[in-house]
Amino acid sequence: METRMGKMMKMGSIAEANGPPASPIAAATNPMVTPLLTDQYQFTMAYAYWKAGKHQERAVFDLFFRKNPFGGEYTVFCGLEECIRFVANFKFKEEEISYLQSVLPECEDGFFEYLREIDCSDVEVHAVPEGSVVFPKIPLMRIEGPVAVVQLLETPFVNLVNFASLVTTNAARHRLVAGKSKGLLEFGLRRAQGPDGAMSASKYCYIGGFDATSNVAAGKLFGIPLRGTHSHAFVSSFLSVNEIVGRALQTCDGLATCKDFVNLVQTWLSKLQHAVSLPGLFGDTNQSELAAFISYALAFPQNFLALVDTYNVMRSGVPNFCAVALALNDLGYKASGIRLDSGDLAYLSIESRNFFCAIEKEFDIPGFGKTGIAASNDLNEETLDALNKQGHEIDTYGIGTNLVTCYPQPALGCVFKLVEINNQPRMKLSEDVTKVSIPCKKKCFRLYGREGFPLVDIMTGVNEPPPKVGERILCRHPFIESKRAYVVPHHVEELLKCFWPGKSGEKREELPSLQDTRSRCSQQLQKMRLDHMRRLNPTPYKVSVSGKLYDFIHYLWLSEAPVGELE
Ligand SMILES: Nc1ncnc2c1ncn2[C@@H]1O[C@H](COP(=O)(O)OP(=O)(O)OP(=O)(O)O)[C@@H](O)[C@H]1O
Ligand SMILES: O=P(O)(O)OC[C@H]1O[C@H](OP(=O)(O)OP(=O)(O)O)[C@H](O)[C@@H]1O
Ligand SMILES: O=C(O)c1cccnc1
Ligand SMILES: [Mg+2]
Repeated sequence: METRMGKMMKMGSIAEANGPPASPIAAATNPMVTPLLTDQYQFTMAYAYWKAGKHQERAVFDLFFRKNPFGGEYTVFCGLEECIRFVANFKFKEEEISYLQSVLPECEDGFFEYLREIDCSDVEVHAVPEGSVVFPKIPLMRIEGPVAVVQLLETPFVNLVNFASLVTTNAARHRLVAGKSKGLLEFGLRRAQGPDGAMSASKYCYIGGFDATSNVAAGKLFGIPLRGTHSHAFVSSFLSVNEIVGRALQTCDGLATCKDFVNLVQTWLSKLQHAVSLPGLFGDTNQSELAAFISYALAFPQNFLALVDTYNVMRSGVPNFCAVALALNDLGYKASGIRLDSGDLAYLSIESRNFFCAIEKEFDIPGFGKTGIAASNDLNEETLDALNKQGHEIDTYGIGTNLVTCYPQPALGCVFKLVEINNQPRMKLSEDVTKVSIPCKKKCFRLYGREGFPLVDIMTGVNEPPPKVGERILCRHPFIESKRAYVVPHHVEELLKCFWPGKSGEKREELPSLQDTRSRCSQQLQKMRLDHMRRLNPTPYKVSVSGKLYDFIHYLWLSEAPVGELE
């Protein structure tokens, strides 16, 4: 008979055996995320720990990054849920053990027996909640447990956090420059780094502030809204309106039927050609394009949109779109809008808007001037910024390649460093001071100022008294002696929360829904002082350590660094 404990272990909630039940944790989204998805050296080290009888020693590792991406001064942390799903379900399958035996023939059988037994029931994971704004050097995750087990988690954890945080940050930066009122659609599936790159990008761009994706699989798996237009192939596949067989269209209220919608469109096109407010702007438009637009409208009368740049935007695409949109309007439908995918997007959007407004006025069609204008084609932060500076009439951006590949910076550079073993603080020294790790099992706090903005993040030893509201605390740069400041916080937020308690008995934080993580991200970004967020020369956010931790870092540094000998 299956025991209660057995059942709980299957649900990945071993840690709740003693505490209140928390909801079960699903398997990793990508089935390729298994205990073998790690670097070989994690296994060779695990074996050497085991051989030395050290494998059960209690180790604390920090996961952090050293520099914000994209030349900015902030990062959005993501990937936590996938890490927790991974630890909750961490167990070797027999076939995985067999494979390891085949590639590590020098390892004794006892080691594989040990691997068969392990799970993450004795591992503790504390982390900053997913979707939070974070800064260099601060541990995003603190992982504690038997050294051999935690070592095996290094590579998958870094992998799961790296791209997730990078692409969320990229999306957040695009949202910031586009502005709150613009629609942002993620179109990256075809250009992303493989299927996982694409699925992850769709999920994390949504968290970072995009409104929707074109990726249908991501829509289904994550519940992200789907959006899309049509392609040039659809437009160029039509030759003439004579191809259209079913020409009838019901009115929007369903009470009547227009028998020849094609004819209605052609009547409107001719009216537009003679409109006084559009003098000489266009002559004969491309009839194959018109056929494509009419066909799309017949298929989607409630949601008609058109890609208008296949032949000529202002002489064909926009007039053809307007003729179809006006015919739809006669039947009670409202067209969604156009997509521009080449040329000068600022200029073409303004010209298109002028065209729509002229029609609104001349034909007295309220709201026609506000018809949607979407733009795409190799957009990135810079082009959005340039468009803003020039002035434009774009309502929605479709962004693919540069967004999902994180073109300006392809990796975040997260690391996973040992900070304590058997209660002994450890640090990694480096000639390069930016690479020196901060030792000790630490707590981290965000201190807020009088105006409600975060002022500084501070790391302390776990046993130090936490910073208190209204109490002055010395915040020191971890390595540069002269950089320090007293802070009297108006609000103190502890950053690391318990997401996997192991055997500690601590309460486990629930994993939030995608929507909640997305809201958290937006709220966190809004809380930041604008000078940290600007694109050009942003102000670095201060990351500090307590006076006590500072002294300890420098004591340990001196005691670990060999004294040079000069001859
Ligand atoms: N007003 C603008 N200001 C700055 N950049 C723009 C503006 N309009 C378009 N762009 C960008 O300029 C680039 C134009 O690229 P490119 O010349 O390859 O495209 P195109 O010739 O317009 O179209 P196609 O993709 O059909 O070749 C794109 O990256 C686009 O996002
Ligand atoms: O440019 P991105 O930011 O990646 O956005 C997605 C692009 O994908 C589509 O066309 P595709 O690039 O396949 O063909 P095109 O170059 O002819 O537009 C679409 O028309 C966009 O241009
Ligand atoms: O729906 C679209 O317009 C779309 C989708 C993917 C790539 N480019 C455009
Ligand atoms: Mg393209």
